[in-house]
Order: sequence, then C-alpha cells, then structure tokens
Amino acid sequence: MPRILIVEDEHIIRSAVRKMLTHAGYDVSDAGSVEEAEEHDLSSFDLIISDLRLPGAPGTEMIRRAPTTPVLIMTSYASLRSAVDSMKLGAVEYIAKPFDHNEMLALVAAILERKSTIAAADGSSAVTAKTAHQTADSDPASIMFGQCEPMQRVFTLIRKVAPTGTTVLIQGESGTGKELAARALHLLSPRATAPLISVNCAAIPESLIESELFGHEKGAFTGAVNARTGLIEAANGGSLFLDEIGELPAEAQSRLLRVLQEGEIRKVGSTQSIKVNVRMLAATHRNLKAMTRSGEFREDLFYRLNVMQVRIPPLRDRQGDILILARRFLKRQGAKMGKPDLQFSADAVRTIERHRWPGNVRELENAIERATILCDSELITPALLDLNGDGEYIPETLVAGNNEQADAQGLGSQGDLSLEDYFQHFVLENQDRMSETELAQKLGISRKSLWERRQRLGIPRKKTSGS
Ligand SMILES: Nc1ncnc2c1ncn2[C@@H]1O[C@H](COP(=O)(O)OP(=O)(O)OP(=O)(O)O)[C@@H](O)[C@H]1O
Repeated sequence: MPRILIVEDEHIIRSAVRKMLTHAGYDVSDAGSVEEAEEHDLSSFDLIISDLRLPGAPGTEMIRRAPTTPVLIMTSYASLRSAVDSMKLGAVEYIAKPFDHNEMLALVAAILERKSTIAAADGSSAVTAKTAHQTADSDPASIMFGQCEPMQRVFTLIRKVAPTGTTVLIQGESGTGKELAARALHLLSPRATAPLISVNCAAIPESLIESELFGHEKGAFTGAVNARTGLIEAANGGSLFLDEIGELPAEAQSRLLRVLQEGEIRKVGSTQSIKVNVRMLAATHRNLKAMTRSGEFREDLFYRLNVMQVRIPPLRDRQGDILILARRFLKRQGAKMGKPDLQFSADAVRTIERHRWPGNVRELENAIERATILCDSELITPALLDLNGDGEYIPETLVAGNNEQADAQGLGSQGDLSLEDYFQHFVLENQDRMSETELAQKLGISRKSLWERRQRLGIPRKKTSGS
C-alpha cells in the first residue's frame, strides 16, 4: 500500500485530504510543519504532499529534506508563482487550492505510477524528485488510453510532433483529454526534464491574466508591491500549456503574439524585454478560426499557434474504446474504494455504449466514480450510472455489435429542476453565443467558479465543436 505524508498546518484541510486519501486506499500520515514532518522517516514515504506556506520552514524545504521522495506542493491561487519556483527546486507537481477530490486523486495516482515506472526502469526503488519529473516513456499510450483507429492516428501524430519543438494547437471538446495530450507532447520531447507549466486561461481572473503570464514590475499597478516573474518566464527551457486559449483577453493576445514572433517577453510595467525559450502548447474547445472572423481572437495569433494541429476526437467517435475505458475506470475506482469485484450489468453496458457522452472522458470517469460510491452490490446498473442528464443517445445503428433494442429502464426521467440542473441547462443553452465571462456574469459567479462547476459536474462547454 503506497505511503503518503501530508504536511499542512490548516487542520480542516489536513484532515479532509487525509480522509480522502485513506478512503482511496493509501497509508497516510500527517504533520503540521516541516519540523514535525521530520519526526518521520521521510525516505519511507512514496509521496509527500505539502502545503507551500507553513509555520517555520516553507513546504519547498521538504524537497531538500526528502531527496528521494517526490513532493507535490499545494498552493493557493495567489501563490501560483511560488509553486512554479518550487517546480524548479524539484517538486514533481503542484496543485492549486481549492482543488476537487478527483483532481487530487488523479494527480496522486499519476505521480505514484510514474514513480514505479521509473523505479522499475532504474532497477531501484528509490527515485529522486528530479528524475520523477522525467516520465519519458516513448509512447503516448503510456499517458493516455486509446486503441481505436481515431486515437491511434492521434498517437502517431503526437509521436511525430513531440520531438520537434513546434507550437501545437490541441483541439477537441471538453473532457476529451486535451491536457493529457499536452502532457504527452511535453514528456515525449527533449524538454521532458524541464517544467511543463499548465495555465488555464478560463480559470484565472481576467484582470490578472497578463501579470500572471508575463510578470510585472514593482508598482506596475495598484497592488503590485513587488516585481514578479511570470509563468512564461518560469517555463523557460520547458513547455507552456495554455488551456482554454480562446478565453485569453485581447491585450494578453497581443503580448502572446510577441512572444511567439520574437521569443521575448515584456513584463507589465516594464520597457525592457527578456529572451525566453519556451515551447507553446495551446488547447481550446472553441472554434478559433470562427472567433477570428468575429474579431474575438487575433487572426495573426491564430496562425502562429496553429502550426500543427492535434484534434482529439469526442468519446462518442471512439466506439471501440468506450467500454474498455469504462472497465478500466471501474477497476481503478473499485480498487480505491475497496470494491474490487464490481461489474457492469448487461443493461449498463448497453447504456454506456449508447450514451452520447457530451462531457466525454471526464463525464465517463465521473459517472463511474458516482456509481461506484452508490453501489451496494457487485453490479453497476443503468440507474446507478444516472446518465439521463442530456437525454441524447447515439442511434442504435451506430452502436457496434448491438442489434437489440436497448433497455432504457432505470435511466430515470427528467425530474424537478435542481440548482445544478438549472446551471447545466443555462450553460448548455447559452454557451454558443456567450463567452465564459458573459456566462459567469449572467450566473452571478466568477469565471473561476464557472470553470470549477463545469469540472465538478462534468458538463461540456459546447454542444457541437462547430469547427
Ligand atoms: N485517453 C484517456 N485515457 C485515460 N484517461 C483519460 C483519457 N482522456 C481523458 N482522460 C481523463 O479524463 C479527464 C479529462 O481529461 P483532460 O483534462 O485531459 O481533458 P480536456 O480536454 O483537457 O478537458 P477541458 O477541455 O475541460 O480542459 C482527466 O481525468 C483525464 O485523466
């Protein structure tokens, strides 16, 4: 059973993370500070998860004190930059608070998997934080699953493009695996040992995007008490993944264009430029080309980004893969929750194959996690999958090898509209004509919480890709 140490001074967060990880089957210890952590034999842990800001020494100190154990740094949004610096010090990953449970569990599983792959390759059980960063397995299939023809084509393209250093635009509906593809492109490139900095342009408040990306000088704006390094500079030597690039405001688009054209950045409030060597990876679920026509996205920037394009197909077009993925997720969730013998009923299999999966792989993962939690027997039924949300199904004729009339029993009916249903309906109905900012304004929430809710509910950002 993998051993994990949590270093966090806030009691509530510490016990929540502890509970979540224990529940997922890990052997968990905790400490309130670096000093307290040292009372444990640090080399006996497979992973250390540490808050950045702690009383006494900062969380990054754990990297030095436990050189053979990967360290995952937790940080509040405001200290994202320090997280980036901690990556440079050798932290394997960082996660911004607030994070949701799935995000944390997925990250922990990925780090531990990476650690054991490298240990196996090294023939040793020890791994340094730095080498854990170099997941360089030469196959995208080790990072994301895909056996069907369309995914095999994506993998072939990734294998060809990854080593080149070319700018890549990753397109695909929400939840199709764009971020995983970016990871594969980075890890299969010569930059694999340098940081991959991921920035979600939709989750950062609009007013902060520029200073986040480009950094700022002291006094550049109210509140800029000290000069700060931007995320692009922090990714120097490595790759920068700009997720939801379509949400980048106009000003930031112009600055980004300059980075791509001239390989240099200028901090907000500065007159001087600094040279940077960063590989750009960008992703969007929106039709950027159409956005250039409506003036929402700069055409020159679009062409700079669109040097190579990787299109991740929606899950409904990966018929051969859906059930295998579903079974993999069920096995993983079942193992985490101490229910290793779970299986899908025949009806559940048909439901999974017929569902349109508008939220793609994320929706599938979420549905299976939910069903695993709720299941009291060993059989997952359609009712537990609860896939009635959008009421759309793949026509029977398109479901491979299925000639029977599917049994829709247990799919549930449209009940009363809950707040979450309202949120989902509103977003689905309006997202084609509204930007994320407008949607958030209409719903009376921030862009960040709009983004968080989309993740939590596993809902797509667009009904059709439109591209
Ligand atoms: N091919 C795959 N194999 C295994 N897991 C996958 C695959 N594709 C996606 N996932 C999982 O599905 C979830 C969503 O993937 P990811 O975040 O990469 O999608 P995305 O397209 O970047 O989503 P968004 O547009 O919302 O940012 C993640 O938990 C990821 O691990």
